[in-house]
Amino acid sequence: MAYLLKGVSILGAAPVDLYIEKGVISGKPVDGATVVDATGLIALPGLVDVHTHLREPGREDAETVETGSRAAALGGYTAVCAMANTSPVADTAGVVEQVWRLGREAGLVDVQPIGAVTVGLAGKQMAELGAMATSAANVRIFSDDGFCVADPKLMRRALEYVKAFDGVIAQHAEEPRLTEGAQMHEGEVSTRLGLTGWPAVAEEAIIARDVLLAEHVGSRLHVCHVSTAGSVEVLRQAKARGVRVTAEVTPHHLLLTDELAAGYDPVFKVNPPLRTASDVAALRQAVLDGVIDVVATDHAPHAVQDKECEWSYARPGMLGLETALPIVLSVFGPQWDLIADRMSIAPARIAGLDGHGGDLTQAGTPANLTLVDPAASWVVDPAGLASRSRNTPYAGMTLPGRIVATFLRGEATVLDGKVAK
Ligand SMILES: NC(=O)N[C@@H](CC(=O)O)C(=O)O
Ligand SMILES: [Zn+2]
Ligand SMILES: [Zn+2]
Repeated sequence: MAYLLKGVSILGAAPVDLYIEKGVISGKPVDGATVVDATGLIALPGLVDVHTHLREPGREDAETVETGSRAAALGGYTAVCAMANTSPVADTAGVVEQVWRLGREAGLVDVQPIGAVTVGLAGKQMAELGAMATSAANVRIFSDDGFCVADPKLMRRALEYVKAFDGVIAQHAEEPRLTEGAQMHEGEVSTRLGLTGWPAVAEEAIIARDVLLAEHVGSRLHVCHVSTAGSVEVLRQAKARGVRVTAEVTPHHLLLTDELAAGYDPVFKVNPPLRTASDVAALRQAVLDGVIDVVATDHAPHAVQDKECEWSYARPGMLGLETALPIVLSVFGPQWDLIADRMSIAPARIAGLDGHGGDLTQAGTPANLTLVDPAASWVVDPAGLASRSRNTPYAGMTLPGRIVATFLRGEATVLDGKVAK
């Protein structure tokens, strides 16, 4: 199907008529194109999430590739990288190909599987990284996310191994010996609440070690969900030295603080934990500076019984796909070039997803894009989300920015704010 996005503003520029045909941006008008009134709408390259938990296989009660894909498309995403902490773990060619195939069948976003670094995420033995890389899933990012690759020798070997095919190790930076029993950020609030703390240094120590390892080996390191001001400083120095390191921050770490734990509502329990207001300020500045390359959701759906229980028993993690862009918009305002870079262009580059994060002003660019109404606001209703889970920390909040439409290779996956297929 051909489309005419009438009066659309590409990244905030003057309105134009944008034609889409045969999966790409057309350089000229197309007869018979379906007209989408895009007056007042901003076109962004389709968002790319380098950190999504889709829970399939194994926890289809919390999310499936299909429901997660719907949430992603509604959030403006055209590609998501699916984390490996499924059950069974995505540590073989068979499992990553299964996830990849389920993504193709759902057909709403490109689902790019991430492979585990170690067998069963156990941190003992390297998984078959090569077999996953050469599989149909074409895995380039490897991560034990949920767990840290804590053994420095194993981390070194993994970094060396992926160098051959320009892969990247995405590290969940958490020194496990420093976070035993941890429930929230270690600081004033944890002391007041009597909850065991997760100190900032548990993250910073691993990032410092890993940038040195990546430098030594000359490989690519990606740091997941950076959450502290100290981590930003370690990354800033490493980047200044030319270390091949990239980093992500989540929308929730850009907005929320550890004070929210005071109500003991486990919807605010997450790894790494919500930190302090000064950490939030440093993370925002790092996104502006480019020390942090991308905003990634760490979309972590959890079933009701795993979240609506006592704080200490609740699983960590929160939903992100359907609220990421509105949160980023509320934090940074309409800085569309910044938003496009941190949420589409840079993540597509890190994940090696050609065809995503393209230049919408160029004829021939694959038509992976999303249309946002920056003037519309909406109230987050957990029951109204497409995710199978309900654990959003933004329930009841009024957020700016509505995703009106999303296109994947020229086909509408979302129209009028609803899934189009
Ligand atoms: N972020 C979380 O708190 N939880 C994630 C795992 C992770 O990202 O470490 C999950 O899989 O639920
Ligand atoms: Zn993690
Ligand atoms: Zn995660």
